[in-house]
Amino acid sequence: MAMEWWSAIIAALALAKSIALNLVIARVVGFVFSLCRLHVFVRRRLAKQGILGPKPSWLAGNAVEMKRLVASATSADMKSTSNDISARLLPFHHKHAQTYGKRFLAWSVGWEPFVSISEPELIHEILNSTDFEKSGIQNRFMMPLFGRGLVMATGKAWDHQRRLLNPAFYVERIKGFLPTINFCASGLVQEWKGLIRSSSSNVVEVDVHSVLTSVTADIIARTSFGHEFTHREEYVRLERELEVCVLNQPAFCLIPGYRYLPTKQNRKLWEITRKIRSYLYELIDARLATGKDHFGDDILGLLLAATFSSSPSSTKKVPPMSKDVLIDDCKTLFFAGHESSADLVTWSMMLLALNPEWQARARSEVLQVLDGCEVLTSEMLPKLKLIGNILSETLRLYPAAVAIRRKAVKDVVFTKGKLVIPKGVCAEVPILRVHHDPELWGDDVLEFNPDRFSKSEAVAAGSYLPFGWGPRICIGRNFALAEAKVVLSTLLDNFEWEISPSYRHSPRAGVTLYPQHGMQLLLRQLPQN
Ligand code: HEM
Repeated sequence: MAMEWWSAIIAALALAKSIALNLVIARVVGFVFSLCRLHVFVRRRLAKQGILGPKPSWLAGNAVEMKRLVASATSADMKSTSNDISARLLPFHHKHAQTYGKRFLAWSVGWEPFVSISEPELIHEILNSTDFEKSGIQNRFMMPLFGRGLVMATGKAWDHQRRLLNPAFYVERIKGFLPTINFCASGLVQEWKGLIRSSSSNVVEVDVHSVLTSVTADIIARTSFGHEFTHREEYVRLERELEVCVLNQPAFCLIPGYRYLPTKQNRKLWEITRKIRSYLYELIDARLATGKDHFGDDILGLLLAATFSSSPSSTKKVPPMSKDVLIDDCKTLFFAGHESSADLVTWSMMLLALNPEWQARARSEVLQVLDGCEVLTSEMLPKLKLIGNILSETLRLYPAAVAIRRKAVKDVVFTKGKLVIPKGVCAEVPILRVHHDPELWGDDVLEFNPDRFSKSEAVAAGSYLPFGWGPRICIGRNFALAEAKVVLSTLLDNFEWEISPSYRHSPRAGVTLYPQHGMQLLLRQLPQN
């Protein structure tokens, strides 16, 4: 009897094994088949419209070539401090645009085709269209940084979060953040003056990128979570650690389910994420425990009021968001809100160091606007026109996002240019190439010339996109520009600077465009200070 049971169990196991094996084989065959169909279908449909591109491999697409070209282009520093960085940072585009023109087809991986488009009119349409959504492997890669926060959200979830977050970035709100920005900028000035005092000469070398990244992290942490956030320094440290972890993820983290495996790196990622979330939960619970309708004047306070307040307000018309999404949005704002701002001030300091006549002009505007006052007020900011143009020109030459992508949720027919992007294909906007295109900006495209922004007609729609465009334009752009104006002007008011001989010009595109080996400048305190 027992023998019969055993043979029945063994037979059942053998059957289960063969079913499982057949299922796996069927899945693999199905995947290969749909991959082949996708390649043939997409390539044929786009070729009919004159859109061609380099030959992809079925599984890896053009990923191997992209990786190889970037590795080779960035393997050494640039020979001079030139602004000609497009071929270095987007070498794949540089190479293939020469053969295939301003629209070409390529594949991030075998199942993700994208059409790279550098024509302003089409870009304008893509970024304004609701038929394209954020998605794709880049997003999946960045997931641990942003969770389901605004940067990653799509469809109704995005619309809901955007409406709740928008009021935190109204101009009136940003004015309220100025004292915090001034406080952090003054702290930086004191720190650098201290360094100069303790040096034997009146000059010190500082890696301004690393310091500015800490300062902008401090500003966003204070404006988002308030001055009383006792874990601020630890929080900033953890977020930076999380970024390093995410950037070092292996390519196979994109395989569904990989993130749940207890690998060494995944466990580290889980641990950091758990700590970050616990700090935010603690902060939120402490605010909620006050039991009031007013939860503070910082960004978190506003979001809590919109979510939990019992008093009627305009944002009450928007349904509240869950605590988990709220936490993801806090993480998102912190992360999106400091790296690119630090890069902006860093690159503008470099450009002013390389162009001392512009530095002198900028300083003279700051002194004139300050007119003896110690700090900038909200009324002074619009008067800093040249500083505004310097920041715009910096963002043109060194945009934080070198390229952005959207995926077509259905076949998208363009009114201009007679183009149809098939459903599931991404449209990619190589912002850096558009910003460096002489056909759009003239022969002096690579020169630092802030005056090009003094004429209002200088910028044609779709040719200047440092903050993206359309409904998903950067929510923090006014905040970032106010912050950069204050920090840069405060530094101009106190120091003059030049490039240090130890600086190595090596721009690199990670999550943002940053100087790979830091930005070493020689700082000198101005005589009147
Ligand atoms: C110089 C500074 C900044 C630059 C150059 C910049 C650039 C950008 C760009 C290009 C996008 C669009 C991405 C896309 O379309 O795929 C974006 C989106 C976003 N940015 Fe910024 N950003 C800056 C500062 C900030 C700040 C200070 C914050 C917050 C405090 C912020 C929060 C966001 C968020 C939440 C989004 C997603 C918006 C959405 O999808 O609705 N950014 N940013």
